[in-house]
Amino acid sequence: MNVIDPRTAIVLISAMSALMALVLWALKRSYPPSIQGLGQWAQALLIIVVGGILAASRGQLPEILTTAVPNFLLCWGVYGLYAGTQRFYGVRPATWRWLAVTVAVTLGTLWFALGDPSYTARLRLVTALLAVMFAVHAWFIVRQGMGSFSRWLTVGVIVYIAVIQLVRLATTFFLPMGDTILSGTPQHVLFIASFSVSVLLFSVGAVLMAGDRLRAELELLATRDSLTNTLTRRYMDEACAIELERSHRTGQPLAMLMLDLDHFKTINDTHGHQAGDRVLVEFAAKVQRCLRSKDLLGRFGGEEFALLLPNTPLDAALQVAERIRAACVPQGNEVGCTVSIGVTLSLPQNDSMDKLLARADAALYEAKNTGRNRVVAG
Ligand SMILES: Nc1nc2c(ncn2[C@@H]2O[C@H](COP(=O)(O)OP(=O)(O)OP(=O)(O)O)[C@@H](O)[C@H]2O)c(=O)[nH]1
Repeated sequence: MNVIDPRTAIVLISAMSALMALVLWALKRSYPPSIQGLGQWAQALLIIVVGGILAASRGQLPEILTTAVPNFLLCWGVYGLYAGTQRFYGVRPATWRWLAVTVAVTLGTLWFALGDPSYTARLRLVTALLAVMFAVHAWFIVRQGMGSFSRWLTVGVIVYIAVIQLVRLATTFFLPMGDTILSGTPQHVLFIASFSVSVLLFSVGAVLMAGDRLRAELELLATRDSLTNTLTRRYMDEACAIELERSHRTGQPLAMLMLDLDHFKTINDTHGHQAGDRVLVEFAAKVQRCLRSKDLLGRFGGEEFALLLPNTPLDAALQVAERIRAACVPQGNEVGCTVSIGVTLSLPQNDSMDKLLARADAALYEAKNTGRNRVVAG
């Protein structure tokens, strides 16, 4: 007895895929354009939907529309899911190569539909291609790096459906296949059920992956200055509070440096705002090259930066400041400006971020007033 009528099951999967396509499409419209792939995933699901509906219409439409065409659409839709994932990771899909393979397999199914009719041969061709596509897709995501639940879920689902294809392919050699997917044999029912669960879980995985990406982008926006890629003032405030607390607890010194480019306004006035931006980017890169990985560089205003050096005594902080100052002196015809730096150290007790900043600012003010391009401790 069949517990699932295959035709009904295919219509149900199609309806579910269409709904998931709608969800992905809605996300595409509401998420920033930097999150790619959502539109391709939605399109791919819709292609699978059309293929499913045509396959379920066997007997009511011309033979070719219910065999070769749905086979093509199913394979092309499954490829589209992979292309969407590639776009999501910023990789350009090799569409023409896969189109050629899919067309070749479709022509094969056409031959085994009209020339030398064999449902088993058609099934072998399509399942082999689908298994390869799913395997390549899963391997592609693994290569991008795992590390989040959404990726594990997505890869798990794709591997599962790839294995189902292989099982289905293997069964063609020792189980009766019937003469159509609608024949209701157990392996067809298993395939239809597995495919429907996989479409649902893949879509959930894709939605979660896009959500993870959005969260990462928002986090980056909140913590990184978009021009110089240094930390934001807000992040530095929080980091400074944590480092001060650690310094008071462990007794290890915390150094704070305030850095301000000298006569930066003249760069803008002489060479234009874009040249000024490039100077800021280059300055941040030069400073980063003088730092350890645990040091924190943040942009506090236009051409004013703050630097936190955990576990650093005054003489070492002055050496770092001097190294930065020397690295920033423009060479030859280089468009750039020197930097003035105020350095201060956390006090063993009762220090606060405001007091630390005030001392570093006062030292910077002195550096500016005594001729610029210098380091002053305060
Ligand atoms: N290109 C560029 N300019 C900026 C940016 N943010 C602020 N500025 C400019 O930086 C300049 C800062 O000028 P001032 O505060 O007079 O400082 P300065 O010319 O460096 O002079 P001193 O600090 O006294 O040596 C202003 O002209 C701002 O418009 C930015 O993101 N890009």
